Order: sequence, then structure tokens, then C-alpha cells
Amino acid sequence: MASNVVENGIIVSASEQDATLADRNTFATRVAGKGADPEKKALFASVTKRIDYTPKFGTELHGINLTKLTEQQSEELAALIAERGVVFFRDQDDLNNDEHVKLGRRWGPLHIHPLVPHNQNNPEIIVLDSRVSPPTRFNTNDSWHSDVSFEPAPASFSILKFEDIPESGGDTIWSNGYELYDDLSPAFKTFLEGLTAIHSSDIFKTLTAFTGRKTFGKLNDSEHPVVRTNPVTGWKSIYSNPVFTREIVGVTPSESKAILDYLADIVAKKLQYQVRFSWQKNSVAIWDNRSTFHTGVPDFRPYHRRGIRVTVSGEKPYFDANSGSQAKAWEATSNAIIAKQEAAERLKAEAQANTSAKTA
Ligand SMILES: O=C(O)CCC(=O)C(=O)O
Ligand SMILES: [Fe+2]
Repeated sequence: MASNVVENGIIVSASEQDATLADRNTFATRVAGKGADPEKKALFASVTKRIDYTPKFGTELHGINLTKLTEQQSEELAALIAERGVVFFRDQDDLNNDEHVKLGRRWGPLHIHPLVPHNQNNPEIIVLDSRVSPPTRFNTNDSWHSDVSFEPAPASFSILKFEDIPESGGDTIWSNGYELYDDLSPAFKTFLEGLTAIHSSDIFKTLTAFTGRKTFGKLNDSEHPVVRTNPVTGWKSIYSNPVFTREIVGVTPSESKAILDYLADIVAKKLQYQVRFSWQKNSVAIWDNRSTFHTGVPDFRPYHRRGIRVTVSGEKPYFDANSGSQAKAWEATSNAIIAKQEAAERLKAEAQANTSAKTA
């Protein structure tokens, strides 16, 4: 039996034995975060500072040690990630490999990646080391994706930590699938809601040839709905990405290409639905792959970076016609914010009027 090829503690090529490790039909048996306290009081009791990157998308939390969450806090965090799309943490020095795996397992079974190099002692940890896997033409500015969407049980959450960061460059960008859906015209929403698409891991065959690495286990293809309901929030999101989605089912090849190109285009180009994160050593990002897309920015050469990722397998993707939307859920919050701003403006105007009356 061929043995693994190991470089710096990273398995860069699988043995046959490891190749059989990957059972990627492992679905989550419960929806982590579903039914958590909507106010997330237990989690926010430990938060010292909250920074929302945009009103609806991306939040950085300070005061949380990811190795010290109670059960209730970890459920509330799962719900917050589903709502905010991506949540960032700084200084998670305590999140070593074992803790990283432990955190992922709280939310579901862990995925074993078919190609990306694994940690020698734990195949569920993948190592993104730009010296081992330098950014290539397969991993450049059109690398927007949702993690392992080709699996029957694609990722719910991904937990990524960077241990080595470049002196400059190397940010990651996320795009909000809820808002991309909400932004479509009613007619186009209805059209997309009836469609499914084939997601494929064929890119890893190409990369195998390119890198000389062997893949782990079976390379899956899966058919998923183009509009997906997030099981935690109940909101609809676009679920098609340029890296793994190959074909829209039931339309002609040129129609399929036009639809996929349009969806890829809005994921990459609608800046108002994106957030960008600058990593520091031991920063962690956790995102919900069911309703977001992301891409690394390969702009950091000659520096390098090294990240560690654990990927949680989710449920079988589904579309529920009765599900809600982020836009609808936001109406009340948005109106309350507007009312508060208007009240503040009125008070300011009254105060000014009083001052001018006194000085007149
Ligand atoms: O390189 C990056 O910044 C993102 C890597 C990525 O896609 C992932 O960890 O899922
Ligand atoms: Fe990714």
C-alpha cells in the first residue's frame, strides 16, 4: 500500500488507506442554531464589542474565546452566523487543532476534503498553505464559491483560522446570498426558484493533474436547488457558484451558461453585498456556506500565509416555497432604525429652534 506523502506535518498526497476515509454522505442529524434564543443573551453576555461590517452582513465579535463557549452560547453563535453570514474573531490563540475540531463537531459531522492537504494527525483539518498550494490560475479572482457545494451534504459552517499571515495582502471577501436573492426582480426570483443545478468536483481532477496529488475518496457531483432555504433563518438565498456549479438542469446548454454567468457576475460584482476581512495572526472567520460565497484574494506574493480550516457537513440542500427572506425579516428592524434617526433629527431641530428663539 502506498504511504502518504508528508511535508511539514501536512499530508500532501493520500495513501489508498486515507482515500477510503472519506464518507461524504454524512448529513447533519440536527440543525445547529435552530431554535436558539433570538436575542442570544447568553452569547452577548460575554461579548465586549460588536462591529457590524454592514447593516445586514458580517459581524466581528470581541470578548469571546471560542474554546470556552457553553452549549447554549455555541447554539446562539451558530444562529448568529446563519443570520449575519460570517462572524469574525481576533486573537483565538487557544483554538489549537483539537479545539478547532471540537468546535466544529458541536455543529455537525466534519467533512474530509477530497484534495486540499490535510493535517497529518487529523484528516478533518485542512491546511491552506500558500507554499504547499500556491494560488494558481484555478484559484484567482474567479474563485468565488461556497465550500464543497458538490457534496450531497455540502458545508453548513466553515471555521477558518490563519496562523501565519502575509505582511500585506491576503484578505478574504464574502458575498451575501440572501441579499443577492432579495435584489432580483419578482419574475426572475420565481423563475430561479423552479430550477436545480449540478455541482461538480471535476475541478479537483484538473488540480490532481496540475499538482500531481492524489485525491481522497470519491469525487462527488450533486444536484441542488438554485434558490436554497437556510434551515436556521428560514430565508432564501442564491445557491450557485462559479467554481463548482456546472449546469442548470432542464434548459439548453446556452441558456444554462447565461444563467450561471449572470449569477456568478452578481456574486462577484455587487459590492454592496460584500464584506472584506483583513486577517491578523490567530484571527478566525466562521461562515454559513448555505447563504454566502467567498473568495481569497491572491495578492500577497512574495509573502505567504497558512490557514487551518474545519468544515461542518450540513443537511441536504432544499428549497421551501413558503420560506421567508432576509429583506422581509429586516423590514421591522429597518423601520425602527429610521424612526429612531427621525426622532433624533426632530430633537436636534427643536433644540436648535429653542436656541435661536432665546438668542433672537
Ligand atoms: O484563501 C482564502 O482566503 C479563502 C480560502 C477558502 O476558500 C476557504 O478556506 O474555504
Ligand atoms: Fe472556501
